[in-house]
Amino acid sequence: MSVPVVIIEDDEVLGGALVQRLRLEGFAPRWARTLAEGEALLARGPRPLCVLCDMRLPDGSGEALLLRLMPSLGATPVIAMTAYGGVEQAVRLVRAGADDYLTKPFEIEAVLARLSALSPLAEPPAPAGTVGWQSPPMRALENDLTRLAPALAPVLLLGESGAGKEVAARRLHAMGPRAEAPFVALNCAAIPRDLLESEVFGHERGAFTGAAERRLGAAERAGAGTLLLDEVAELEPALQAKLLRLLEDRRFLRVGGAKEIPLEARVVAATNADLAARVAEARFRGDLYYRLAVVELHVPPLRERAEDILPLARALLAESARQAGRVDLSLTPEAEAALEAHPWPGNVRELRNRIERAALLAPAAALTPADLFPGAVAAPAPQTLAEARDAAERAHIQRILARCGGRMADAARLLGISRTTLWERAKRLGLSPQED
Ligand SMILES: Nc1ncnc2c1ncn2[C@@H]1O[C@H](COP(=O)(O)OP(=O)(O)OP(=O)(O)O)[C@@H](O)[C@H]1O
Repeated sequence: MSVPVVIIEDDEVLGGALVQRLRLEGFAPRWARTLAEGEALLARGPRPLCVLCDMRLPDGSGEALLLRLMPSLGATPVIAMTAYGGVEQAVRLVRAGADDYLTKPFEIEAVLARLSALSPLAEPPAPAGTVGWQSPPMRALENDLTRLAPALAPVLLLGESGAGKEVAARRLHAMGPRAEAPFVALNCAAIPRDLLESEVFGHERGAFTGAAERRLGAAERAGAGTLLLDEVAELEPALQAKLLRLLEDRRFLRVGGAKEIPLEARVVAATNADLAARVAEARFRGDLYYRLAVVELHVPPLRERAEDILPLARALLAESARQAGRVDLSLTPEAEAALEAHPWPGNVRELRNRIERAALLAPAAALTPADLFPGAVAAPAPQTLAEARDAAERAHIQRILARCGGRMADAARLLGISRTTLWERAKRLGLSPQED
């Protein structure tokens, strides 16, 4: 399956070369030449594996775009492409939330190395526990899920992006009789249209060009478990019709197949769109909506569940601290107040993102508001170029080490240096590298 990557770059030569090469490597590059185009691409979805963003574009600065989009980009990594000598800008960008940067001119191999380093970083599966579900609306949701867990009826989960719809679906799964069976989540917006049918239903060998082997789809892989159809509002009409048939008959055919296969899984759908309004506008089939929405549950946005913010923040910090190898991290009272005051447009995903970044980049163990909301405070005290370069290097090495679970040999390979050089560099920068 091709993974989408968004490129925001006005240079025709570099943009064209990136598109060509990424396509060859099996990605699905989507190219915007201006900030406005980039913003529109990202708003339309599907959510990309990564955003590659030039910093100087005809209609403004990529840095401003990143700062604006970061909350809604959630865990989607961003790689900034900066002009030669832009180290200070790179430091600012990493502080502001970019995951990495490339200084032009760079080799396309460097992009590919970054992409392969980023892939395992894809958002971890949502937990099925209920940390941060103490607020009244979340306790009500937990009650509803408990009552519904034994049933087979579809459930439609509504709520803003990042609010925890997948977490709720996993909770429903974990509490019911199908807990031991698979939980399979399919993001309907992230899969290219022409592949979606085979992703859901599977395909037989030779069903279409490229179908070299039989492949089971999500409906079959879910077995007697749960099939979560995320971002279900994005399904195109033809697939809406097929999904309706699946729910009505509880049987399906693999693409190119002749044998009917029974659907054993429970179907749960999730969307951040107003599905009823889409039905009214004739953009979503009414009959499918009523099938999916036998039970409709709302996952409230984080700003409506203020009691949950700190318990979530502490749990996410403990997890990020472990991953970053900085187990002494804590939140200052000012940081806690800032977390409680923030409106959280990107919901729990934004919280996770801010905490993960702070855990990697914060200079001291007690996190301050500036560590969590770098864009919101005055620019950091001026640094010399050498200090700026060291800070960027330190942050980058920490990130890569965290990604590699602290394994020096793997990190050195991704960084393109020898293990010894990495060891020495990490020591010089005040990190405490562990022997593999
Ligand atoms: N209670 C929680 N405890 C820990 N992490 C959580 C919790 N709720 C949400 N998250 C994290 O927040 C992120 C977003 O959650 P989730 O994917 O469930 O949201 P969503 O509403 O399905 O988002 P989208 O509509 O964008 O798919 C995930 O990284 C998830 O792990």
